[in-house]
Amino acid sequence: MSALEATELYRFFHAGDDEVVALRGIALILNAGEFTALRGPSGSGKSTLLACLAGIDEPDGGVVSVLGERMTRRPEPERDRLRARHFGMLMQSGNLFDHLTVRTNIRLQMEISGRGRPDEIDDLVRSLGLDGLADVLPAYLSGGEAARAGLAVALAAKPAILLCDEPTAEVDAATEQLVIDRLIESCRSGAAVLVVTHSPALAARADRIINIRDGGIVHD
Ligand SMILES: Nc1ncnc2c1ncn2[C@@H]1O[C@H](COP(=O)(O)OP(=O)(O)OP(=O)(O)O)[C@@H](O)[C@H]1O
Repeated sequence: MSALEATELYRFFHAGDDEVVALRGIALILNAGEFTALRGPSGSGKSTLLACLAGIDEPDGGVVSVLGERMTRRPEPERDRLRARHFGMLMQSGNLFDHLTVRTNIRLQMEISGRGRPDEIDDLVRSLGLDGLADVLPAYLSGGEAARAGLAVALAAKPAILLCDEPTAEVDAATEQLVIDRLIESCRSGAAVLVVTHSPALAARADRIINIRDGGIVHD
């Protein structure tokens, strides 16, 4: 079953007279239960694609539909509501509120989405190798720990669609396997998972690998 469908996505950015075509006609279907790795060189459009799929950014052309509902070209509050209901997101930054502990960040996500229970937080945090860090503020976390805490927030509401930008950057090999196992567990529970990654270990365990270059898919 398709969880997300994108048709012919285009996104242009302008800097003075220069135009950057960040996405040039990307069509994509993400299926429930499928673990997809998204690869591409720096500047190829990976983060822009994630932002457009999640309705954080609006594509200049094309349509994104989420579980049969159109996300594109709807007022921002409606897109926010769709995202809160269906998506878990790990972006490159800005995943945690700095003035809230990891536990409170996770609990807030549960409250916003109306799913997940506070008594699940300790297990979730442990499953990502963050034992003993539930009650600290983000400032006390290393880069890799902060990314995993952000992933805990993304996973908290058991989203139908999970989009992650480099979830295993800055971690050792053992922790990387822990994160990959947790992503696969989410897939096996029915989530459609799309992960931007440069990690061969992660790509090796994906059901599907999509390569993009210059804003277009070169291999799927
Ligand atoms: N807000 C913006 N304004 C202008 N140009 C932008 C903006 N966001 C992205 N771009 C440009 O769009 C292109 C795609 O950028 P994007 O960040 O999506 O690539 P990426 O593959 O995620 O790169 P990286 O791996 O380095 O994060 C790049 O040329 C980038 O400079």
